[in-house]
Amino acid sequence: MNAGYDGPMIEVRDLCRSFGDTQAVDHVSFEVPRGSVFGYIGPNGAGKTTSMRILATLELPTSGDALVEGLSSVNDPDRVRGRLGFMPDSFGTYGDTNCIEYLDFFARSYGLVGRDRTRRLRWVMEFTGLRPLATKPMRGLSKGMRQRLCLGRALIHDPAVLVLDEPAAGLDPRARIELRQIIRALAADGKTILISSHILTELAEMCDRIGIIERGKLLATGSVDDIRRTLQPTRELLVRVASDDAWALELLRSDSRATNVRVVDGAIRFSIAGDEVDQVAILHAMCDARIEVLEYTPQHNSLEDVFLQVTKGQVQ
Ligand SMILES: Nc1ncnc2c1ncn2[C@@H]1O[C@H](COP(=O)(O)OP(=O)(O)OP(=O)(O)O)[C@@H](O)[C@H]1O
Repeated sequence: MNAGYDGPMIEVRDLCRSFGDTQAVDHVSFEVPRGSVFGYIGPNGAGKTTSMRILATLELPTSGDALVEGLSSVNDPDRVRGRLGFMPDSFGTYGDTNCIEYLDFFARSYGLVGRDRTRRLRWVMEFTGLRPLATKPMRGLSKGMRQRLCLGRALIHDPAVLVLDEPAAGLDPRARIELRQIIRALAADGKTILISSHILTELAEMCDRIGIIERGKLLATGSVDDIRRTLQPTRELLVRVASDDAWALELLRSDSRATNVRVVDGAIRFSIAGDEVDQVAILHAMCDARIEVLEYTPQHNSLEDVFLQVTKGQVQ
């Protein structure tokens, strides 16, 4: 712990990195508070890996900085490494090495000795569910188990911050759910987590906030709901009534709060610019008029729609 530090655990400050003419990371800034999960979402080539590698001290920025617990990954890389665990999107396997040997190697590299090392190894094997596979050679591991081993490696020195580059890629649905549970358990334990994916739906449920990046630029940050609200300033509502909907249609069309009143697939749809108070007031008005309302539901953009609205599908 960085004594007395109470700022964000991850701070990316006006970060830029170019490779020749390619601006891989273009003035990106965001913060991640302690104990929270930030999802970094973007298509191929968006700049996720490059920014994560800079945070993990494996790459230098062209300008700007990336800080872990207030320490600069550019000026203070050794102290940053002690506080950060990095899970790359691909990692080398050492065919005959077994899981416990692999983790023990990294534990020693981080300077863990004696009982501390044994205790830590035991905890990581238990937490990642790798204990039954302790002596299995790495070449025999399934994709899901390899991902767990790689996460175990990132956790071995008990870092406060985890940077996970596409950990869910290639996992089956069960392994994805288990990964989500692992990530939430780590956050509940106070770890701060930056996790990337191409797919918003994959991360939405496990992240407190997300950032959408494309062509090196951060296009939107906030909770999924915040971003959805920004993109969809009017509310869309769906109404189903038990009897003839002519009366409901007439009532809604005469209500100045409701616009774009129409029938779609047998249900009435309309928009309101106001908030929940207007939404409730319109429902009251229908009930007062003795309209038998069977269903009254706000319609949200799907997460795919949100992602498509923010990004433009450009690659570099
Ligand atoms: N070492 C490098 N040399 C040249 N160009 C690079 C290098 N590393 C990354 N790039 C380029 O920088 C851009 C961003 O790449 P990056 O790997 O950070 O994106 P990403 O969002 O992680 O993509 P993916 O999801 O495909 O892994 C791409 O155009 C990539 O080709």
